[in-house]
Amino acid sequence: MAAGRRTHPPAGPEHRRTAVQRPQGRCAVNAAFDTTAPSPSPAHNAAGATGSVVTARNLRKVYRSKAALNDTSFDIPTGRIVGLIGPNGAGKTTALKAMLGLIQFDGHMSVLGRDPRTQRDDLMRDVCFIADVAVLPRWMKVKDAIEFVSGVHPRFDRAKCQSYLDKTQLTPNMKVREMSKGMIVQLHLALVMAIDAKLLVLDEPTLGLDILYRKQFYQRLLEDYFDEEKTIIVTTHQVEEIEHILTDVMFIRDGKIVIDAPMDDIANRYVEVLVDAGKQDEARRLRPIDERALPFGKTVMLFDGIDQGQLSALGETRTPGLADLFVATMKGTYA
Ligand SMILES: Nc1ncnc2c1ncn2[C@@H]1O[C@H](COP(=O)(O)OP(=O)(O)OP(=O)(O)O)[C@@H](O)[C@H]1O
Repeated sequence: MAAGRRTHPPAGPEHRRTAVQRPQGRCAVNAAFDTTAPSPSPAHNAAGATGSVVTARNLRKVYRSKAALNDTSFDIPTGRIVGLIGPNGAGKTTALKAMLGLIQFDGHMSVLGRDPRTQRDDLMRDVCFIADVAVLPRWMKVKDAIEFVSGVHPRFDRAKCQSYLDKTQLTPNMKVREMSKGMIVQLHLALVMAIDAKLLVLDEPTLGLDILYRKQFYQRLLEDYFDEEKTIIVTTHQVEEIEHILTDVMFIRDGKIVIDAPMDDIANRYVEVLVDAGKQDEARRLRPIDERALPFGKTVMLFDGIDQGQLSALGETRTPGLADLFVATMKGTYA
């Protein structure tokens, strides 16, 4: 990474703070929330089970001998945009499938007050899900798809869907078989984002889309879709593209949540230092969680929970991007 790249990052702390201003408020407790959930352990997200859209305790899912979810616990409060981020095979999709009642698993799970294993049909009235693979019949025209969703979903807003489609090259008579891969995803996203759901679950929603549309998608998600009563859970490998819209981040590794924190806490807790030449040994004594060399004898070190004043004496400090934090946290994953 170039030395100066993060000095004025596109998704740096200032930008991030501006971007997350809207979602800061939290909803009042929904009467439907599950009051039987076990109380959260102190290690969990500060919001606890009260006001949580999702409460997960000791989730375990084993595929043959592989634990895709390994005693995983977390809370997702209302009115947040949560990034569930992890390397390939970490358990992201499995966690989402558990929330959506698409798989059986052990442990406690409450989503909008329902157990997804036994109350899936009821739950799906308030949840919208975009899978990583958009499957639409090849013969279907754009207008047929709109007609179909309008007929089956009472919370579908046709005008909103059209406004999303107006930003694409899709026309009413275009058939799915005539569309590029990215255009199919665009259609799928327009249909799903026009449904007024309390919880939107996005599993790699922009896979196959070009960067222009990806940026536009996340911006529209924030500006047009999101409000304080909605909650969005998103997985993606393109961390840099979503970090500015996230209010919270969860890193998952080997089926366990290893970081679960609001973005502001991340900015306060983790500090990257461009360590001055000659101060490396002093810096290493503060036990950085990651270190990488740069040209001209400089070194970047990443610290967790060390006093800012102490770090400033070692060199220029900055908030790490989520991607750098991710790489540092996940080191050794593929070893
Ligand atoms: N149906 C299945 N049968 C067997 N193993 C599975 C199945 N689904 C997932 N797994 C395994 O569970 C683990 C977690 O998979 P999961 O799809 O949840 O990961 P992920 O974090 O979503 O990965 P990616 O980023 O690659 O999509 C992996 O080791 C995977 O091989």
